[in-house]
Amino acid sequence: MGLLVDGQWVDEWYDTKANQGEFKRQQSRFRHQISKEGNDTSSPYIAEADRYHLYVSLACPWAHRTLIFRQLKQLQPIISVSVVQPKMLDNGWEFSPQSEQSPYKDDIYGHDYLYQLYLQAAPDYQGRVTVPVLWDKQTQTIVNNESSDIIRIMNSTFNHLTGNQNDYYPQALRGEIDAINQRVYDTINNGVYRAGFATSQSAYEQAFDALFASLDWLEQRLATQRYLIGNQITEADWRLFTTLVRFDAVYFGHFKCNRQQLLDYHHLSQYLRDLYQQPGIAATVDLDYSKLHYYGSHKTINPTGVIPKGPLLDFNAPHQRDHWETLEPK
Ligand SMILES: N[C@@H](CCC(=O)N[C@@H](CS)C(=O)NCC(=O)O)C(=O)O
Repeated sequence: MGLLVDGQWVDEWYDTKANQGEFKRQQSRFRHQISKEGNDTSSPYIAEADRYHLYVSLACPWAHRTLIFRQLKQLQPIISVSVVQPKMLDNGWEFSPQSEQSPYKDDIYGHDYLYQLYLQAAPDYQGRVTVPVLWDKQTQTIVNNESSDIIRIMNSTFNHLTGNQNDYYPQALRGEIDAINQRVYDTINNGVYRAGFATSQSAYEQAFDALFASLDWLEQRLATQRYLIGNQITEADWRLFTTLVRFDAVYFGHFKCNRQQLLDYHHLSQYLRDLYQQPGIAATVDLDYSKLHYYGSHKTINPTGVIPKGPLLDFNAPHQRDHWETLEPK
């Protein structure tokens, strides 16, 4: 695990000393938009088939969002994908290009490490080398490495090419979605990392308390409606989903988020299964790969690298939340 400093890879764990043991996530640097052709010329990146490529890890909840939107918006034939190998060790995210059959190859350049792609895009790049990356094969650079932007791009920009008009960020619900996203990001999506990467007791406990206060709040909310915003699935649900689906297998043990399992929340666990069972979603979830990544990469947290076998989870069990469909929206 490391970062780029002056064009060189430096092997270094997160620096939490400057923040009283608290983990601070760095800002994403590449934040370009993609525009529909002839529609908006403010961006040099135009929505075209076979032009963009996604680099992801199947363990990463942020990258997972982009895989979900690629699926939901039927972008598989339009945006290609490369997956890094599960463990992130001294050289950061790596590919294993050794064999033709390797599922973890950089299909565009055959790089060994993801940091080589960042250097290709910006030789002066400083900082951590993260997934997801949305890459432009035409201008050979990074369009965007911020998952919250990438899913919005996917939500609307390619509709004329796919014919898929599903909108997970509808105009009328944006205020509510943004408000939920903010709390879910701070205390749940990033909250599990703030608990797991904390290097002081107080930073850990603060993150832990805020995390479970938010899960309790969502449990109540989901007692009276099927999804976070009424009866319609929105971006807010998918952003929450990628943390919930890893909770019992990874965050409960590895990140010490162990007041209770997600399974112990009646509504939240059914809601999780409801989302998991939406068409195409199960294929985006790989918990074995995720466990291998977290338990196998973070040597400061799990020095032996031993991967736990459990828990046994069945996201295909009935969720009993369809009945909301017959009720009036709130
Ligand atoms: N803001 C970014 C965060 C992405 C991120 O932090 N990804 C993690 C994996 S879950 C990563 O690549 N970490 C590498 C590192 O920190 O060195 C986004 O949402 O796209």
